[in-house]
Amino acid sequence: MSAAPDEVVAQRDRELSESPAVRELLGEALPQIVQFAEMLETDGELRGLIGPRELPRLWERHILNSAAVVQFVRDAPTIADIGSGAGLPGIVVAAMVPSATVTLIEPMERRCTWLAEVVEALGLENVVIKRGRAEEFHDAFEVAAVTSRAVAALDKLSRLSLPLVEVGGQMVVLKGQNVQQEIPKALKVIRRFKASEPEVLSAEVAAGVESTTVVRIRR
Ligand SMILES: C[S@@+](CC[C@H](N)C(=O)[O-])C[C@H]1O[C@@H](n2cnc3c(N)ncnc32)[C@H](O)[C@@H]1O
Repeated sequence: MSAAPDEVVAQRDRELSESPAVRELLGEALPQIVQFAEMLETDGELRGLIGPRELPRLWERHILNSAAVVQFVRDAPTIADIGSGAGLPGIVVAAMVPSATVTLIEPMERRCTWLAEVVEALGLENVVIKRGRAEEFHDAFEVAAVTSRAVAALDKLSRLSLPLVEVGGQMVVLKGQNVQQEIPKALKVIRRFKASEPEVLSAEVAAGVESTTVVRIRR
């Protein structure tokens, strides 16, 4: 079966973004997240922060995929998103969890400049941007929850993330369905930190949106 043309996919994505279920999910963060999506579609694409082929699926594959992590970190007073890139999931998390201080850790200057512009445009008052690699901050601070998406395989990601997680906190990773294959190699690192066995969870986002695989490791 051939794939649906981009216009059909984009129309479906637009309808999804306007659906009552998604509006309810995003709640008061809706205007900020709509603005973020518009920035990604325009300036974000021009500046190479998101590929043009991703735009027809921006909501389902990126914005709502990012929103799937929120249910696990909603009560965390401090959150760090490592390898935020264009702001996924960090900006979505910051807009949806205004009670948390959200630290975005990103080594690339160009991406940090973009993140700062997004934070300013959306009026997000709970975001701190730190330029650098996650491992540079291992002795600098700890947070209740560390999030990430598309940064590294689970063994490396655990090495980068767990030192930033306070005892009693957790790391929550957005992953593909085949993450099970990454677990055996990651266990050695996870045990070194006396963290929990990884839980592979299917995170429901909203009606009509494909569920997302999330890996949670508690410290
Ligand atoms: C493939 S991008 C994913 C960006 C974003 N999380 C997303 O899902 O669209 C990976 C990002 O991780 C960043 N990165 C790579 N190594 C890192 C490290 N050691 N610590 C923090 N960020 C890192 C890169 O600069 C890049 O922005």
